Amino acid sequence: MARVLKAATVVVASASVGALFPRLQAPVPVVRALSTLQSPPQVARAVWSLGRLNHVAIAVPDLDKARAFYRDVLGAQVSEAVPLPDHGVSVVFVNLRNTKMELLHPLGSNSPISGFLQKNKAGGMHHVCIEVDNINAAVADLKEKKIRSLSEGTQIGAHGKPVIFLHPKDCGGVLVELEQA
Ligand SMILES: C[C@@H](C(=O)O)C(=O)SCCNC(=O)CCNC(=O)[C@H](O)C(C)(C)COP(=O)(O)OP(=O)(O)OC[C@H]1O[C@@H](n2cnc3c(N)ncnc32)[C@H](O)[C@@H]1OP(=O)(O)O
Repeated sequence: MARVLKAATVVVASASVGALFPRLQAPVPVVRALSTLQSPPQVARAVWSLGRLNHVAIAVPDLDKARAFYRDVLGAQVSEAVPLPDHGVSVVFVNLRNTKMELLHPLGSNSPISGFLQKNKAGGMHHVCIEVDNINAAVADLKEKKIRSLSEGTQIGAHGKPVIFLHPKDCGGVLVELEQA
């Protein structure tokens, strides 16, 4: 009888410990899974990473008309048109709460967006610009991954910071601009 009581006490005691410290009851595979999650990553750490969406750019056939649409119809805050001869475009910035839009129109005879507007006469989404924390590391890394850049190195973009464009054929059909945050 004394032996039966002692065994019952051990069972009750271990059940209470389990209730107080449920992790002590975790089966071995779960403990192993947790320790795997906590171990250091096996792949090399990236030396750069994507940040926020900086802007979405729209190529437009008529800059004044597009500016008036965003300002007067949609009620957005818009800039004056800014000529950027180094990029072959004139730009109107449309400020949104969480990002910007850029309305692009060709400037000069050799604009990089002329071909796009010839194919898309009504205009359309031209590129997305995503910030990166280390653009030089991004350029080197993407070159190694065989993603084509559209210039030898970075250029100074519309916001006075280094930028680089990646070929749309290597980015799922979307022209991607990376900008140093
Ligand atoms: C101020 C600055 C800033 O924000 O900081 C800016 O925005 S400057 C914004 C303007 N600057 C840039 O865009 C610089 C980078 N862009 C470029 O170098 C050029 O625009 C290219 C992307 C290479 C396209 O040049 P272009 O149209 O003359 O060449 P292409 O007709 O041979 O085009 C090659 C293929 O890419 C496609 N393609 C052309 N432009 C595209 C676009 N924006 N989005 C997606 N696909 C595009 C064409 O349809 C074609 O496909 P198929 O072969 O299937 O027909």
